[in-house]
Amino acid sequence: MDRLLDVRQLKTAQLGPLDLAVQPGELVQVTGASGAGKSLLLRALADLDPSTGEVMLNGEARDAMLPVQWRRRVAYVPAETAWWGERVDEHLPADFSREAALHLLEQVALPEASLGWEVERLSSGEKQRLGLVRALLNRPRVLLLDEPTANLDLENTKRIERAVRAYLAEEEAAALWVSHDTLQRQRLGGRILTIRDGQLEVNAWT
Ligand SMILES: Nc1ncnc2c1ncn2[C@@H]1O[C@H](COP(=O)(O)OP(=O)(O)OP(=O)(O)O)[C@@H](O)[C@H]1O
Repeated sequence: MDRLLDVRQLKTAQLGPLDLAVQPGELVQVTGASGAGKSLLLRALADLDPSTGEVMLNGEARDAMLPVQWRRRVAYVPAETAWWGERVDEHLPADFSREAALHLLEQVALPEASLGWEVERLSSGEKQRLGLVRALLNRPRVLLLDEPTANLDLENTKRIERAVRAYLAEEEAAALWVSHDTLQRQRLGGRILTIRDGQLEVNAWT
């Protein structure tokens, strides 16, 4: 069985140790009560918080890569994306393909002109949709999505679900997706990880 992401004995002060394997193209849901450790798991996988254990991407060890290289491949997308420059396009990867950007913008129902919008004017839902576009333009192998539709209406939520599914299929990438929404969980289906008190309690197919 192919493993895109292979995690053994991942441990931080509040999390684990836990083991996990994710296949290419797979969308794995992450659930658990508030404070269970879902964000901590995604942050540890993205190497945003220090952790011990072995994390491999396509057989390459995290420890053999610079954190910046790892984070481009294993990308954490928080619900509240951070923006620092003035215009949206200042936040996109330097070598981004305009064609790819337009394709993604269309999928999340934003106009081409949004690339030139001032960050200050963005609504929380626009930030969330543009945050996903920004992340996908880096072509990550693993997407770590922390409530990626928390600020969105149902129509736009479904657009994001379709855009992520299309990306995973096209790129044979994988996603871990944190959601509190029961209906969304039914729509997404697949494997569900349940975190409780920093431990992996359930790792099962729906
Ligand atoms: N840097 C830190 N130091 C100590 N404790 C922390 C730190 N960051 C988070 N925690 C605690 O670890 C626990 C898990 O936090 P985490 O953000 O992963 O929860 P979560 O499952 O994502 O919750 P929610 O669904 O509310 O977003 C919480 O009790 C939180 O207060």
